[in-house]
Amino acid sequence: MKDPAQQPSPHSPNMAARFTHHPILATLCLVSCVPVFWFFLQTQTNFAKLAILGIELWLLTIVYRVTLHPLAKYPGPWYAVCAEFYNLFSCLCGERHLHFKIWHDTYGPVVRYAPNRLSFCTAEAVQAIYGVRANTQKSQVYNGFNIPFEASATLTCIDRGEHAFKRRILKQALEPSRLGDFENSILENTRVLTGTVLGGVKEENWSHVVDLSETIQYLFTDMMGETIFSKKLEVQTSKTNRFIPELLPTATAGIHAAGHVVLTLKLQLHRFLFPGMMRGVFRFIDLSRQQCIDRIRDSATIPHHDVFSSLIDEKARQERQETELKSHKPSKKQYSLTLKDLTAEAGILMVAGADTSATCTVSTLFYLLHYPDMLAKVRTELDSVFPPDAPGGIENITPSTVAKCKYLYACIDEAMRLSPPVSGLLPREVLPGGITIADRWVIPAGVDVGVPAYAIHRDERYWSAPHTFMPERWLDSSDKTQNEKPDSKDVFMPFGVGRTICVGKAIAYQEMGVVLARMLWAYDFQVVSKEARGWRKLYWDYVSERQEWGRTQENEFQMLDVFTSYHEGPLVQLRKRSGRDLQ
Ligand code: HEM
Repeated sequence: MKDPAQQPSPHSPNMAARFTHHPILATLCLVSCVPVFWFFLQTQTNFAKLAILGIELWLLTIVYRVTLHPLAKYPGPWYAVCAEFYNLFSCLCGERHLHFKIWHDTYGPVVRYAPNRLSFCTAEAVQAIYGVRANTQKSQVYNGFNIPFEASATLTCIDRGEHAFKRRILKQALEPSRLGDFENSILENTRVLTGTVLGGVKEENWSHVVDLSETIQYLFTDMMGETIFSKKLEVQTSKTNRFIPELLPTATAGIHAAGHVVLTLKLQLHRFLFPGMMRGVFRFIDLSRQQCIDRIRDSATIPHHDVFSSLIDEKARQERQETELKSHKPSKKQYSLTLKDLTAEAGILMVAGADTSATCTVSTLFYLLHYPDMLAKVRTELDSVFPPDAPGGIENITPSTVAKCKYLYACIDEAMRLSPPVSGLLPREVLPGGITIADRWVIPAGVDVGVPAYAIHRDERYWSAPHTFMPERWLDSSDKTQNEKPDSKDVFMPFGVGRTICVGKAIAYQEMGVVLARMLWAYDFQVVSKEARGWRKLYWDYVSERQEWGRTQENEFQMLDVFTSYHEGPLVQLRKRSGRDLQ
């Protein structure tokens, strides 16, 4: 990557100065108007005249973006700078996290990746853009989620006041002191995995082939259903609700992409442009709404400890307050919690909670299976904390006991560094007054900015051996064996940063810890090689044939960036480890 000091400060003080930087393009632009104007006069039909005007306007817009636009001086690929199309393509094709990495390697710490959007890959930018006091708000891109749901959830809420109101409710529901409430759902669903789904795995021989992505995704969908609205979705054992995890990646990628052209959504064009995908999205929204209605109806009989109980309590409190204060004017702005808000919250929480935790769990398993030395260390730790011959066997592994496994948690963090489940860029809109990054980049209001997690997690200015799986870097210095250069952990951002940092972080660590500890303690794994897989191809068998950066490394967990992540495999066979009591 280019040294930031070498990159010219691109903020131009005024329009005239910017104009002089692109005299040839600007002159071409003006000259191009002449023949177009001539054609315009010659053309007879109004339709043709309109088309010519449209084309000219489009050309002028492109030239403006490349020459006079306030971001014209920032480097970036020309095809992405001219129009939003490439950005859309990038969101839909799943390579977006790799694009950011390649662009930052090519252009330096700031890249203009769309006409009005900048990506920064520096530690200063993390704080300036996402920090608690940053003069930014979530970008209009999040409307891609809000428009189909007709309401916003905490994760997608743009207005800062409303976001703070919604976040406060979820924080109460998921705060560390309430984690005990979720223990049962974590343990019960993990028992279904080891007792039923993998029940046939024996000590004597290798099992049938298991796709870890699919298996773990089903498990976390079940866990989230219970955690959010005490609903047993039974995705692990029945096909009825499997469409939920199956349609999430396409739906999320689609609505994320559509968020970059919000006008398409406002004009309801998405229904015609992506009919198949939108059918899936609306099916998912209907399901979320039904879950909410059922949950509200059954609230008297459901024990009061899922995430929805906090939302329902707040809704009831608001309704009470509304009746009491009918004649009074509210002193400050009130935010409501309607059925649409609850539906959006339910739907987005499924994506936010299930998809992300599943990705991280599978990637941790992937890296451990490809780094045998680290796998041996985790096993040694697990066997010392949970001796195989201790009475209770696998049942000794619980959310509170697994917290002792420091090395296991270091592996989880390291997997999230190499393969962050939200690997692209979380866009923020600069508010009036602008922001200044590193005393050097002055960004005006209205521009979308962000830091791409995958790119900064693999930046050699911040990490030693950035592409190597090295859990030791997360341990106290006394435990470090290989890592010498200190890593800059302040750019580690798999859960986001600042005001909008993930509220589910604590429960996510708890769930992932238990699932990984139980699986690694109970089973041996054998990765099914590409050759042995025969007809069964994973998608990265295809992409690796294209020999692109990031797709060729043997030991890299391959993901498609769909805002969250889509992945397949690894395909493995399992065998029960000797002397393990799984009952
Ligand atoms: C390994 C697991 C997880 C990862 C990597 C992760 C990642 C993230 C990231 C990057 C954000 C910031 C999004 C943004 O700013 O646009 C976020 C926000 C959020 N996450 Fe998570 N998440 C995980 C698990 C969970 C779980 C289990 C839940 C719920 C139970 C959850 C609920 C949320 C919510 C509600 C927000 C919005 C916070 C806000 O805007 O104030 N997440 N998460």
